[in-house]
Amino acid sequence: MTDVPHLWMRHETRATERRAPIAPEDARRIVAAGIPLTVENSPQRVFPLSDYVAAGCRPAETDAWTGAPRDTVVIGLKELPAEPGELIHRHIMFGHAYKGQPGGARLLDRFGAGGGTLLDLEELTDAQGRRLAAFGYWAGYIGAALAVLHTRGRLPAPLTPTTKRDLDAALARRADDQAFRALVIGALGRCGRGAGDALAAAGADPTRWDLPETRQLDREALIGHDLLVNAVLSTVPTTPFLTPRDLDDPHRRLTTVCDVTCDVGSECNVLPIYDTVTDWEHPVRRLRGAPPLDLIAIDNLPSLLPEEASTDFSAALLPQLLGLGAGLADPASPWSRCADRFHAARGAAAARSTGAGRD
Ligand SMILES: NC(=O)c1ccc[n+]([C@@H]2O[C@H](COP(=O)([O-])OP(=O)(O)OC[C@H]3O[C@@H](n4cnc5c(N)ncnc54)[C@H](O)[C@@H]3O)[C@@H](O)[C@H]2O)c1
Repeated sequence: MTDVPHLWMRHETRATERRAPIAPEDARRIVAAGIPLTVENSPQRVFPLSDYVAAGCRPAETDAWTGAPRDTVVIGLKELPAEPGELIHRHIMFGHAYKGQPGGARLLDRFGAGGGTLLDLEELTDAQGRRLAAFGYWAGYIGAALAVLHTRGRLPAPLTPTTKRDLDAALARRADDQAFRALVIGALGRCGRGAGDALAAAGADPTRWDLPETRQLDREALIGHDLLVNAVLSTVPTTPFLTPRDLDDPHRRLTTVCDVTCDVGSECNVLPIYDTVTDWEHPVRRLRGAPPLDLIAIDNLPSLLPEEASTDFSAALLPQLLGLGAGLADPASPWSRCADRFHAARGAAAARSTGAGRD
């Protein structure tokens, strides 16, 4: 018989983060399976604490996880607060700590100092390496929707979280809306499918490209569209889809680019036409004047549809959470792969700092 861990869903530190990794209905299933689940009070979370309490969860104060028993598994989505410096628990979250991201080394050091473990949700994969829970579909949906609304001259700024119902109402084609040609690249992926569905909701029938269509890239065809949604997952350096020179091509029809991928600064970036992402406050940046070329590159898109994004993510994560106790004890499970990845990253970081001390 394996130990049943005590799960603890924490408040999200970032004030605009309204998503939750566990939705109330799934919390109910977790509790019914005999897994104790504590849920912190969190003023901005899209689901009220009372829904979790009604589902049988134990309520706790905001950030009380820091005082939880050492064997508690703390679950959240994004960054932890800066304190405590020593992390003693197992944390399920997106750590963004393994690819040299800013703050990544510090986070690993905090785990090293406290003896805790990062179980990174990005590393929670099946045996083929496919992510088991991801937010991609809704990222693509809202990204494409923003691009359409911008093209139609009715994108509000600053952006605020919304619901699919309200978004679809805004997307519905009006009598005076011009037709436009849209292209989704990475169309077969999670983000790409979401983008395709949003474009369909807007009354467009997008061109859909995935790996076969970009092998011999037809840039003329690409810039012959009015609107581009880039939704590829690129893990190796690839020939860019667009360069600054393409933006100056006199045949360019393209006026709106939504880069859902947001690989800015990475050597895998397929859209090296800009150097900083945009945000909710200023969602659009003009890259060229005549004809205009406007960029939307927001790296926290799913937070704009917090309820839909959380509900889908939670449903995908639920089976893994129900199997957490057994998974942590099974060296071949997704959870053990997450732990192995963490220990490898910690080992490499420790070796680097020892090496740095010697030089
Ligand atoms: N901006 C945001 O808020 C946000 C949110 C979630 C995900 N993302 C990012 O979006 C990207 C896509 O995520 P996903 O979950 O949809 O991935 P995914 O693996 O589900 O899909 C990626 C798709 O891209 C295709 N692809 C890869 N290289 C390509 C190429 N050179 N040409 C054409 N197609 C190519 C793949 O075949 C696949 O169909 C990732 O980089 C992810 O980090 C961004």
